[in-house]
Amino acid sequence: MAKILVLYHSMYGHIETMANAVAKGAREVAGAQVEVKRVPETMPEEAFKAAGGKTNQAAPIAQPAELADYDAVIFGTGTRFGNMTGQMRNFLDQTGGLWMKGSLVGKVGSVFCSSATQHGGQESTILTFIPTLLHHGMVVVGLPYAEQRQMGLDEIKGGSPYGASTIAGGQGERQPSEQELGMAAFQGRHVATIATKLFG
Ligand SMILES: Cc1cc2nc3c(=O)[nH]c(=O)nc-3n(C[C@H](O)[C@H](O)[C@H](O)COP(=O)(O)O)c2cc1C
Repeated sequence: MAKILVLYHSMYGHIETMANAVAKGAREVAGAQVEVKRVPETMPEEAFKAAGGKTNQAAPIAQPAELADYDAVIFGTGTRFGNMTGQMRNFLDQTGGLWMKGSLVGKVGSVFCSSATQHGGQESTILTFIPTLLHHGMVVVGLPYAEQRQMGLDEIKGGSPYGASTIAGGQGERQPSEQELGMAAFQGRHVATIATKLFG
């Protein structure tokens, strides 16, 4: 039984929706045990609410030490100036103890993301996330072109070989499209397939 964690930070709910799609895909793989959790919000509550942050997110809050309990972790984050969110960074910066013990060495890591604009840094967010996974000794898995929806020019959409992504719009007005959710599910399935091969 491969244990898989979908761990996300979402301010306005786009990544929350993507995380559930990733988990749905992962659950399709026999032998995969999948949980969805989120990292703690670090913004002061009032500022979060004033900025329109989504307070009703069902996923439980994860603690950094928990990562050691999983065989694969699929991380989801919004883009902040072309990088992961501070909330996700803050969580990862508390994994030094795990790094010291090599607790994540050989586990599978993968990343999906969201940005407001089409070219606002989806690829840079995932690519700048990956060094943290490599420092931990994780085996990085992306979104192969076997998921052919990333090739199509039929709609403006996220998705790259680095990972699934969605375009939220300048005011967060766009929700993940069917194709983006399909790519997210593919990534979940892909990671779960590899994790079950590695960890049974
Ligand atoms: C401080 C800040 C910086 C941001 N930087 C970017 C950016 O560099 N590029 C971009 O396209 N969107 C940027 N955004 C928009 C977020 O990426 C977007 O709100 C998020 O992906 C939506 O996902 P969520 O609903 O899961 O929070 C930024 C948002 C904030 C609050």
